[in-house]
Amino acid sequence: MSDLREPAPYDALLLLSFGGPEGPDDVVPFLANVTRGRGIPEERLKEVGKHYFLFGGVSPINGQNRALLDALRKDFADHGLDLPVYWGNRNWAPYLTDTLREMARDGHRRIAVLATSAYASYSGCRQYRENLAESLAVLEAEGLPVPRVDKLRHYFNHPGFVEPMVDGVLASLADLPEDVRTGARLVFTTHSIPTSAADASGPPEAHGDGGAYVAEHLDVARLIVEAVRERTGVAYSWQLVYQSRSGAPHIPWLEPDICEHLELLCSDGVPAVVMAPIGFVSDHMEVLYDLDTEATAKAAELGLPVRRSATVGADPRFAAAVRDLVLERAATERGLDRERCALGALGASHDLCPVGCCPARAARPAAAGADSPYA
Ligand SMILES: CC1=C(CCC(=O)O)c2cc3nc(cc4[nH]c(cc5[nH]c(cc1n2)c(C)c5CCC(=O)O)c(CCC(=O)O)c4C)C(CCC(=O)O)=C3C
Ligand SMILES: [Fe+2]
Repeated sequence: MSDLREPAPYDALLLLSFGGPEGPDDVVPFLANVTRGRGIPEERLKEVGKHYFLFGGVSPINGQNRALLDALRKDFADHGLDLPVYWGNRNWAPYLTDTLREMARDGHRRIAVLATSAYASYSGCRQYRENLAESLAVLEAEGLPVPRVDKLRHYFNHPGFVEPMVDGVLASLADLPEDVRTGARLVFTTHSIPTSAADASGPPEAHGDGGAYVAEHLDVARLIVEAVRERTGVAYSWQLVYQSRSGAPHIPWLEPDICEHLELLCSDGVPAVVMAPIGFVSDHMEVLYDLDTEATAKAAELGLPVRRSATVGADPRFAAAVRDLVLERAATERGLDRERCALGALGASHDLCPVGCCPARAARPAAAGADSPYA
């Protein structure tokens, strides 16, 4: 009898994240890691470095991942799920390769991977799969056993991801002065990416303009707006806008930018705005700088009341969602039929990225997909 609470075949969970600097001396080497081989203009790097120096050279992301690790371990222990949890990053210590080496040495052979990005896109999905392939190649070259890694599906529409954000938007609305509250605009934000990357995101030919990346964000925005309507009785007007654009100015990226959009809303007479950063799993530097610093200053200049709603972070409902995703995938791998929790119009995302999903500009090996060179 196969128990749906069993993690088998998985023997460990890996939290896979971006990484960030932990002090002023880390900032430049961190940015060099992030932009290795990608031709980000030096001007942009200097500017991004300044954002980190404003906060003492410390990105909030590592602390948030430590809090998420604690929340996951607590949730697993409270629910009798015996599955060790490890953490590795793309761009800073603890580095992914070091973590996978440690996991292999600890005897783990079948690893479930949770990336701290909820949506499809090259940066949020395939690039993590490329990082996994690079690290597995190092283990192979060192003569270590190469574990099998399975990346858990995109969780943008999992209730444990959406519901904490609904609460966040409700709290921000409640925090606005009463006279502007019901007229407020809900402005959902996510990381801008090149329009070419957005259009190609997700399985080939599955979506129109903007690809899976935009479609998934729109689905989450609609879910939040609908939940807010149920709870407040107000059908708020809303938009999806973008932030944190980089890259050369002549290359089109997703628009409008949040700051330009605030100007437009102000000139349209919108009395207040809630900015909801649904593209981010926790309060990354993009949230602290681009929204809480830059966009908030822009709103103050315009005399427009704004609030920024909470990201999911280490919310216990998100930790429970991760447990659900692990057990769902474990059951699937054991050949069992199991409910796949998902809200909205798009349904649960695929387990295994098909060939050509979220393509890179230059093809590189990627693990945990149909085109993986590893089992
Ligand atoms: C879609 C997306 C996510 C969300 C999905 C996910 O979470 O993975 C994300 C997350 C993050 N991006 C981050 C930081 C940076 N991203 C950069 C550059 C870029 N991001 C891009 C996209 C995304 N990025 C793109 C298309 C570029 C340009 C090309 C490239 O370089 O790929 C650069 C270089 C300088 C610059 O151009 O701004 C930095 C420093 C941090 C850490 C923040 C912290 O420290 O708290 C996090 C969580
Ligand atoms: Fe980024």
